[in-house]
Amino acid sequence: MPKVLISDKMDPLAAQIFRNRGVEVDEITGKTKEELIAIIGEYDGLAIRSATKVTKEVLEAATNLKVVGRAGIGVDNVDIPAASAKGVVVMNTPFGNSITTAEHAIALMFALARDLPEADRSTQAGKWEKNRFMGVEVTGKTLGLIGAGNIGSIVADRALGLKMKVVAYDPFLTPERAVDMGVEKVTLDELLSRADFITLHTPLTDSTRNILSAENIAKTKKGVRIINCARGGLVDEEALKAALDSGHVAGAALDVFVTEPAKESPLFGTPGFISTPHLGASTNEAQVNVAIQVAEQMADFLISGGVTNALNMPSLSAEEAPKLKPYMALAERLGALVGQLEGDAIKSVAIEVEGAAAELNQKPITGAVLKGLMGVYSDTVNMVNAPFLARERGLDVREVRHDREGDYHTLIRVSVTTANGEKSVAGTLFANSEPRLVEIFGVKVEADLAGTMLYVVNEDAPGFIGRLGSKLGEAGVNIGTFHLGRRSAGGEAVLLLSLDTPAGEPVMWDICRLPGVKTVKSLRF
Ligand SMILES: NC(=O)c1ccc[n+]([C@@H]2O[C@H](COP(=O)([O-])OP(=O)(O)OC[C@H]3O[C@@H](n4cnc5c(N)ncnc54)[C@H](O)[C@@H]3O)[C@@H](O)[C@H]2O)c1
Ligand SMILES: O=C(O)[C@H](O)COP(=O)(O)O
Repeated sequence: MPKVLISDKMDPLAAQIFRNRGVEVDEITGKTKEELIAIIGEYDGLAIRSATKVTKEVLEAATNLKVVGRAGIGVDNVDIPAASAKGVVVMNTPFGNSITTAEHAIALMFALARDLPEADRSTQAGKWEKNRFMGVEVTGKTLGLIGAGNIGSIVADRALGLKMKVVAYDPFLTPERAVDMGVEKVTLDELLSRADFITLHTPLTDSTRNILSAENIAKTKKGVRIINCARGGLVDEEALKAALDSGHVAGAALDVFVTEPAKESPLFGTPGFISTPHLGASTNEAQVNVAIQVAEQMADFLISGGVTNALNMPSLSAEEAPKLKPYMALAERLGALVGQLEGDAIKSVAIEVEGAAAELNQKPITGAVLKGLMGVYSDTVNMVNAPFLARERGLDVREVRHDREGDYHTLIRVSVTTANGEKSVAGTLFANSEPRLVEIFGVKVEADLAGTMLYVVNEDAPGFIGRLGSKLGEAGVNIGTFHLGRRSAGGEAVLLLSLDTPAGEPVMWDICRLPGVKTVKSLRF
């Protein structure tokens, strides 16, 4: 039974779903890094929010870990490259808390417009300072949206409902989508100069870090109000403090900070500054949504191999998984075949699908080819780390989907380029389920790729097969199946033999020395 650790506070529904799905679950929150490292080896899955830091060190200790599930959106607390290298799937729940977070941004916008926290403090202190608090209306004002993805677009929708004008800066926002959203797509500079309120909704990346830097804050309209419910680090906190102190920025509301928990900050106590402790996703509704989603996704993966919302692996629905299974077996064997035959010489790989295979989700097929190919170098390769390892090796990977119908009802072709040119192998499924090699380096054969095999290329000549059989027989190696293909009578022939036991070094050398032999290679599937 797979075992999952829930290491951050999560709605109890998550644990209940895991148990109902046959997954053992422990809920242990508030552990230090060292404490987590001490126990993580026991678990197949780790369910987290933003508090648990899934670092390289934690992953190194996670000897059984297969999946990290983030009940929420941001995964900046997970070292994804390290997880990918270890073959651990990282998934999140990209939509479960978007409405809640958008509502928090709107709530903070109103709080800024009317200085609500300060008015509340003053009133409860018995001051009744009616003349001190003069707010601004949001109606007719311009909201500048930095990042127009899931949350940004909900914020835009709500702001339009409040009769605001919305301008958006997002390099990935298409003009058509901007029209659908009812926003005006602008450059960052234009947004900075026009917005009365600016709200940030991007991930923290190299291109967004300090997107509101001192220089960019200086380009904003005097009296602008800034809201950040996305990630700490998007706004330069010191520059913001200076701009609030000078009065250039009239107000700023941060839900997220560079360092969290933010127990102290130069911004604390600054007039016009409002803060919440990373509460963007904290509503009952959002927490129920993300808890249910993360537990269902992780249970699907651990139980049936279904992949949803993974950040380092292509999606594979529970319905697709059984259909793709024989194709992935075929793809992996073709990858393993070219990997074993061409190895380090491979510079690029193309994966082509045609017939019934072209109707399927191609990403898992590509992943399986790479798993087979990269598995030649390491025993720990899986679908998650294979593409990562291939990239690390500088392998160029190309996917091609053909509409044409070929000789087979379904076909996967794997072509590799080496310094000697391009070579390819191809396979099909017999009875829609049994993987068969049908072509190897231009020669037609029909072979099952399984167990221990011997690959021999020789000049086609009478008596060769007998001599080869004798050599193996003399060494006590039994032949299970025998497959022959040749370019032309008397031309180059390819033999693929399945062996009951591997042929040892001495017999391999004997075979190499047989007249007409060009290549001999032992293969393992
Ligand atoms: N405060 C919270 O509790 C809370 C809750 C949920 C999400 N978040 C955070 O909110 C952020 C947005 O979440 P989302 O679900 O909308 O993500 P999303 O991926 O749907 O949208 C992000 C948008 O940012 C855009 N973007 C990327 N680089 C950009 C750049 N350089 N300039 C401008 N735009 C850029 C992308 O094109 C995308 O449209 C994430 O960082 C997430 O972690 C915070
Ligand atoms: O990215 C997210 O989903 C938010 O930052 C929420 O984080 P939390 O689950 O720790 O509240």
